[in-house]
Amino acid sequence: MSTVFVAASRLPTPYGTFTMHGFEDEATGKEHLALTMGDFDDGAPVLGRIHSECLTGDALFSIRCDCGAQLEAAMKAVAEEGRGVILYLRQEGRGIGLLNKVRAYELQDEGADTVEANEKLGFAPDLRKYDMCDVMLRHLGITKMRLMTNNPRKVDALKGLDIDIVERVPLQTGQNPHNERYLATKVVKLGHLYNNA
Ligand SMILES: Nc1nc2c(ncn2[C@@H]2O[C@H](COP(=O)(O)OP(=O)(O)OP(=O)(O)O)[C@@H](O)[C@H]2O)c(=O)[nH]1
Ligand SMILES: [Zn+2]
Repeated sequence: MSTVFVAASRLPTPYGTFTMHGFEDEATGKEHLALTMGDFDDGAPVLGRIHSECLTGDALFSIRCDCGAQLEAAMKAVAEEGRGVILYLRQEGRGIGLLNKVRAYELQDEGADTVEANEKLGFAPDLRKYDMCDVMLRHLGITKMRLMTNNPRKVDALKGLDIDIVERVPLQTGQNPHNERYLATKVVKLGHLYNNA
């Protein structure tokens, strides 16, 4: 496994103070983060989110997707429990990278949906990997999670890594007219569970 722990620090946020753990994937050069609150010594399932980078949604307040709202809701949920983890994985644009996501958005402005846009650019609809989570969660002492996600393929990918997902916690937030088609495409083409669909 090529992901290694590098350093940890405090990270005060409007929702509370997390500990930020930095990891490096030596094979890809990607720098991933884990934010934690509380301790995990008792082995009880940990409320958590595995969030893929979305610079536009997470940092630029874009409401073209639901990522920023999901990240904020997950951080608040962890802070409310006083215990939990957010893995922030640097796989922008479902793994195609930031500028390819801008290309995909351009195609979507011309009528394609998110999956068609990826395909027109020569990419599979979702190129993300979750194997780095194994090292990151193990380093943090987490083996059981209550995972905040609407994506059953994410749950399956983690189960394949020997992480016990004891519960899927829906994370439905941030709907607006600009992301209506995006959310509908996730349900119809990518198998996301939304409004019990
Ligand atoms: N290629 C591509 N990536 C996108 C697009 N919109 C958002 N993303 C990326 O999609 C990733 C988030 O994936 P989603 O499919 O929204 O959600 P998920 O992580 O699979 O599932 P949840 O846990 O329910 O949020 C982030 O990396 C975003 O940058 C798009 O139109 N095209
Ligand atoms: Zn997004």
